[in-house]
Amino acid sequence: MLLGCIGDDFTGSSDLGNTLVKQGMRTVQYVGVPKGDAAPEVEAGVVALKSRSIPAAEAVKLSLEALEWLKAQGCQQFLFKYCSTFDSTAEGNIGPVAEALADALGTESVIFCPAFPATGRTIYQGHLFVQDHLLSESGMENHPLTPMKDPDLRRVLAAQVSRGVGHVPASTVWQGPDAIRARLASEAEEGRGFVIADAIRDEDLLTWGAALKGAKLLTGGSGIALGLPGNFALSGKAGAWTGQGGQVVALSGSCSNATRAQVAAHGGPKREVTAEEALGGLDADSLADWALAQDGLPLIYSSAEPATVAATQKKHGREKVAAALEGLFARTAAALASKGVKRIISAGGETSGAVVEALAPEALEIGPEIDPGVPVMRAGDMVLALKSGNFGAADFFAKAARVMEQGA
Ligand SMILES: Nc1ncnc2c1ncn2[C@@H]1O[C@H](COP(=O)(O)OP(=O)(O)OP(=O)(O)O)[C@@H](O)[C@H]1O
Ligand SMILES: O=C(O)[C@@H](O)C(=O)CO
Repeated sequence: MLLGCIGDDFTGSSDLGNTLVKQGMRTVQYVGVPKGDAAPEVEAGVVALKSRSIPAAEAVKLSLEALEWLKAQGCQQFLFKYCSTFDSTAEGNIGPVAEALADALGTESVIFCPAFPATGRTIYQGHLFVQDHLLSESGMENHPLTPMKDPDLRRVLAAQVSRGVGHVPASTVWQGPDAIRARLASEAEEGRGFVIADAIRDEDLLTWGAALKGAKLLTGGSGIALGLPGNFALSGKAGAWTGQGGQVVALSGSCSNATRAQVAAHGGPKREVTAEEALGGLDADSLADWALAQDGLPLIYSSAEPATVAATQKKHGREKVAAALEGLFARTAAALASKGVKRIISAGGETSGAVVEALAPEALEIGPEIDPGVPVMRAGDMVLALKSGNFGAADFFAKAARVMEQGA
C-alpha cells in the first residue's frame, strides 16, 4: 500500500475513494481499522471512521489506531480526510486529530485543504466558499451537529490546535510547486507549520499534489487527493466492476439543503419518520416491510427544515435525537438486508455511518460515480451508495438506483 488515508466519516471516505479510483489508484475503503492485512494489490487504503462528531479524545485514539495499521501496510504518505465544509467545532475534531497524527509521524508542516471545486468548495485568502457564498452563509451555519459560523479557516483551525496557523495564498500557489514548498518552509520556521491552503480550481489542487510529493502527512477534502496518485508508480490495473439489480431502498437522515431538495424532487413512494417517532421506538421491521411493499424506489426519510431540527433538538437534546434517528436507520438497514434487499442508498454522513456499521462489511470496493463525490460501492452482494449531505443533483436517488444496476 502506498497511500494511507483516514476518513472521519463513511460518506466522505467514499468521496475520497472515488477521486483516487478516478485518478487510477487501486483503492479499497475499510470500515473501521481492519483486523488483518490488506490485499497486496491495494495501492491506496481508506480507513473510514465515524469520528467527526464524537468526543475529540476518542477521535484521536481511533485515528492513531488507523495510522498504525496503515503504517504496518507500508504506506509512504498519509492523508486525513474531513469534510469539504470543514465540519468541526472549537473542540475538534479536525485540529486535535491532525495534531496527534503530526506528532506520531514527527512532522511539523501539515496543510489543511478542504477545497473541492467540482462541488463548489473553494478556498481563497484563507476563507472557505460554497459556490458563491461564504461558508457561514451557505446553509452550513445551520448544520445540526457542526454549525459552521466562521468562514475564515485560519481562525477556525487556530481555535482547535495548540500550534500556530499559517496560510499559503493563491498567489503563491499560482507560482508553482517550488514557491509552495518555500512558503511552507518559511511558515514552519515562523512556528506556523499548520497552514490553510488556498485552492480555487482543480489545476491548483494538481499543483498542490506536485508540491506535496514526499510529504508525510496532509489533510483536506477529496480534492487534495487529485494530484497525489501522480506522485506514485502505479500498476495501472483497474478493478472490474459488475452492477447489481433487485430491490432498492433509499434512506435519508440528512437535513442538508441538497438532500432536502432531493427528497422533495423524489417521485417514488415516500415515508417520513419524525424524530418523535424515532424517540418513541418506531419499529424498524415494519418500516422495512413498508418499503418492500412499494413499487419503484421507496424513500424513508427524516430530513427536515432547519427550524424543525432546531425545535426538536431544543426539546429533546441534540445527542438524544441523533442517537434515536441513527439507531432507527441502522435497524431499518439491517432489516432490509435480512429481507433480501441488495441495494441501499443512504443520504447523510452520520446516517450512512450508522447504516454501514449495522451492515458491518469489512471492506468496500469502489465502483462508478453517480454524481461528483458519490461512488457506488460493493461489499459482497450488497451494493451501497452513501451520499454526503450536500452532494448530488435533484434526481440523485433515481440516478443512484440506475448507476447501481447499469454503471455510469
Ligand atoms: N427530523 C429531524 N429532526 C431533528 N434532527 C434531525 C432530523 N433528521 C435528522 N436529524 C439530525 O440531523 C443529522 C444529520 O446528519 P447526517 O450527517 O446524517 O446528514 P448531513 O449532515 O446532511 O450529512 P453530511 O454530514 O454528509 O454533511 C442526524 O444525525 C440527526 O441528528
Ligand atoms: O468532503 C465532503 O464534502 C464530503 O466528502 C463529506 O465528508 C461530507 O460529509
